[in-house]
Amino acid sequence: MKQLHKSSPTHAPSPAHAPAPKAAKPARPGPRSWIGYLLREQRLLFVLLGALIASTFFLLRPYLSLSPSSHLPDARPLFSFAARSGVPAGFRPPPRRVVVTGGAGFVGSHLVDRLLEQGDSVIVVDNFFTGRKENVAHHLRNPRFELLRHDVVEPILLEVDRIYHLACPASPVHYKYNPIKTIISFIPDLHLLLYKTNVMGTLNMLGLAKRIGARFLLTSTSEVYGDPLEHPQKETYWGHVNPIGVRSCYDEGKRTAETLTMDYHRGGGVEVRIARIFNTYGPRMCLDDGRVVSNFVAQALRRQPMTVYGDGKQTRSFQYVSDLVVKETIDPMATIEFKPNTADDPHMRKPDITKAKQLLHWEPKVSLKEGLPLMVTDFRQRISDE
Ligand SMILES: O=C(O)[C@H]1O[C@H](OP(=O)(O)OP(=O)(O)OC[C@H]2O[C@@H](n3ccc(=O)[nH]c3=O)[C@H](O)[C@@H]2O)[C@H](O)[C@@H](O)[C@@H]1O
Repeated sequence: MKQLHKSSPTHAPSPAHAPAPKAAKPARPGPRSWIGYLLREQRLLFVLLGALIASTFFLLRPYLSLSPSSHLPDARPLFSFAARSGVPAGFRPPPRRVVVTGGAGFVGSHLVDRLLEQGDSVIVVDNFFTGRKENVAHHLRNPRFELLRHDVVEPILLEVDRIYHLACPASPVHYKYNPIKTIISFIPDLHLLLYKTNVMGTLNMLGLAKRIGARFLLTSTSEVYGDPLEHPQKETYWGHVNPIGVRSCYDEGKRTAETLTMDYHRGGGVEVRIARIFNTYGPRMCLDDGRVVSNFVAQALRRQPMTVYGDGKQTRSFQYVSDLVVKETIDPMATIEFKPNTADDPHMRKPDITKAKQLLHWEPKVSLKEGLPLMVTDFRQRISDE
C-alpha cells in the first residue's frame, strides 16, 4: 500500500518533452514550514501573548461586568435573601393586591405585616371567630390595607393577584369545642344548608382564584399526617389519620382542602401552593388558645400550674425543651399538673425539611430560646391588661 502513494522518479518527463515552464506555485506549507513560520520574527511570542490575554479576559469577565447584579461568579450564592424566600438579594417584588383570609388571626396578622412591609395592598377577610381586630389595628390607617368581616363559607368577589387562604380555627381547643364549626357551618338564612369551613371556604376561594386568575396558597397543617407512623415526616408521607376521631374534623377537613387545591390546579389550571404548617408559637396567639406553648406561657404568667396532658412524652417540632425554657423564662417556681390526654393526640411530630432547604432555601432561624421571650413579653402585657 505504501508503494501506491510513492511517486516514481522514472516517470518524470525528460527536459526535451517538458512543457513551457509555468509560473511557480508557492509550495503549500507543511508542518515543518508552519513551525518555521512561527519561529521567525518572534511570531510565537505574539501568539502566546494573545492566548494569555484572551484567557485572562475570560477568567476575569464575571468580575469586570458593569452590571452590579452580575458581578458574582457562579460558585457564590446568588440568592442571599433566598434563605427565606428564594427571591434574589436586592430584588423587591412588584406591589401586588393580596387577600388574606384569616388575616386577623395569629399567623395571618404576621403575614399581613410582612406583605404591607413589602409594598403590597392587602385585604383581610376574617369572621373574627378566632381572629382579633387588635392583631391588625396598627394597619387601619394604612391606605393599602382593608379589613372585611366576612365568613369564607360564603362566596366573595374581589379583584386580587394573590389569595392566601388561612381562615380556619387551628387549635384543638377551638375545633374540639366547636367541631361542627370547623368542618360544617350552619347558615341560618339558607335554612338548614350546611357549609363546611374547610371544604366550602376553600372551594369558594379556589373558585375566586380560578375566576380572576389569582395565585392561591392554602395553609394546611402537620395534622394531615395524623398520628404519624413515619418519623420525621416527609412531604411524600400520606399520613395516619383516624377518620372518625375527635380530631378528624380538622385533619380530614384540611386533607380535603388539599385535595380540592390540587384538583383546581390539575383541572382548572389554577396556580397553587400548599404549606403544611407545624406547631407555631409567638406573639398574638390567643391567650386561651389551648395549644401547649400558649397554655404554658399564660399559665406561668398567671401563676397557675402548667398542664401536661398524658404522660408528657409526646413530641413536637419544638420538643419538650419548651417546658424547661418556659419555667426558666417566667417562673422557676412554676408547678406542673398532669391531666389525661385527648384521643388521637399525635405521639410524635417533626418535619423533614430537607426538600424545603434544597428547593426553597428555607430553614427556621429563630430558636425557641430567642422566640419565646418575644411571646412572653406580648402575653405579659395582655394578661396585665385583663
Ligand atoms: O400549633 C400548631 O401548629 C398545631 O397545633 C395543634 O396541634 P397539636 O400538636 O395538638 O398542638 P398542641 O395543642 O399545642 O399540643 C401539643 C402537645 O402538647 C400537649 N399539651 C397541650 C396543651 C397543654 O396545656 N398541655 C399539653 O401537654 C398536647 O396533648 C400535645 O401532645 C393543631 O391541631 C394544629 O393544627 C396546629 O398546626
